[in-house]
Amino acid sequence: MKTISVSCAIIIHLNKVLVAKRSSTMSQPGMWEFPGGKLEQGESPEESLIREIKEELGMEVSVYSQLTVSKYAYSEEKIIELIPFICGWKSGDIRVLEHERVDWLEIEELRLLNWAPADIPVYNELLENWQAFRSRNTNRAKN
Ligand SMILES: Nc1nc2c([nH]c(=O)n2[C@@H]2O[C@H](COP(=O)(O)OP(=O)(O)OP(=O)(O)O)[C@@H](O)[C@H]2O)c(=O)[nH]1
Repeated sequence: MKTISVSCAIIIHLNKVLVAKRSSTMSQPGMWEFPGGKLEQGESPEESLIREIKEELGMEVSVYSQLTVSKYAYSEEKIIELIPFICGWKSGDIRVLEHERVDWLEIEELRLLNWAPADIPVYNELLENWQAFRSRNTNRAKN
């Protein structure tokens, strides 16, 4: 069975995280995710992420550290390998080009969202390491 590789961006800015709600025209409509998408042939996860974020949100991100890959079988045909990255907002304004909406939320607020199942371990790792990720991004933004 083929595993589909998807990279996603945990964009941290001013102590908040950017989250996106899937629209009615997408699969898993109404569920929340970290923006990103499927890797294309020959792309690294980081290259794919920069391309997808530009397509979905019109902005440029800096890709920092990778978190643990989360594998989830939505069905026998659809096994997702979600590759999360901590990212920063590099440049450009945010435009919501594909999702129903996006929000900047506090870490505690993320718990309340109806997440795509593959994202639950990612959220848990983010929560456990929040202080380190948060302060690293804050220091980068200052420099
Ligand atoms: N971008 C993104 N996709 C995720 C996350 N979690 C998760 O399960 N996915 C799944 O990974 C796939 C990403 O595909 P995509 O966004 O590039 O394209 P798509 O909607 O056309 O995919 P589809 O084949 O499911 O319709 C989707 O099936 C989506 O549901 C996440 O946090 N971010």
